[in-house]
Amino acid sequence: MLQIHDRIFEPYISKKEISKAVKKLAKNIAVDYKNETPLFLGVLNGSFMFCSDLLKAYQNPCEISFIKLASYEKTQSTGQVNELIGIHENLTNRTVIVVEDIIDTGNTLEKIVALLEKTSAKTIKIATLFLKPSVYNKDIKINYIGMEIPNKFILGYGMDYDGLGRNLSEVYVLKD
Ligand SMILES: O=P(O)(O)OC[C@H]1O[C@H](OP(=O)(O)OP(=O)(O)O)[C@H](O)[C@@H]1O
Ligand SMILES: Nc1nc2[nH]cnc2c(=O)[nH]1
Repeated sequence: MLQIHDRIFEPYISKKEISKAVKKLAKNIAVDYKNETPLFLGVLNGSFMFCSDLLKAYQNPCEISFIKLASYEKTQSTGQVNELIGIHENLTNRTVIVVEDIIDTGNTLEKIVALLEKTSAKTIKIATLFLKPSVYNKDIKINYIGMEIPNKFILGYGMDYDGLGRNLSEVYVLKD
């Protein structure tokens, strides 16, 4: 059990399970892009730990950059997504792989894809470590999924509850 602010969380996904999912994703992406140098675009803050492990497991040439949006306050989506750090790379003819720690409603993803569609990127692909399929309600195809999870609030491995918990190397779930 773990108390973060006013809430109790319990262990949910172990380091071992996370590592297995991350390595599998890296391998699958590497097979698909063995003849090019994709640009991984990490979505801050949540994806920093996943990006780091994904890129360490990715054995082929690649580049990395980050974008920062914000939509969550405490455990509820505010429904609004604000751009804090935009895209500054020249994406002309590049394959861009958006790297998310979690896709929930898809509001963040929708905003990022809309930004990328305004560039001259050749291909836009989406990789996420976690997906909540029962909540995700957008038409954007998610190309690489580490794990599907139920509609529960999780934290750790980059994900926070009101600023805390990102440094945990395992994933915890909010206790009912
Ligand atoms: O699919 P959605 O409902 O949009 O939720 C997913 C987003 O929520 C989290 O980010 P958050 O906005 O909390 O910012 P953070 O990465 O800085 O924690 C997460 O990292 C995703 O980017
Ligand atoms: N920490 C955290 N952030 C999220 N953003 C969207 N869903 C979640 C979640 O389950 N946990």
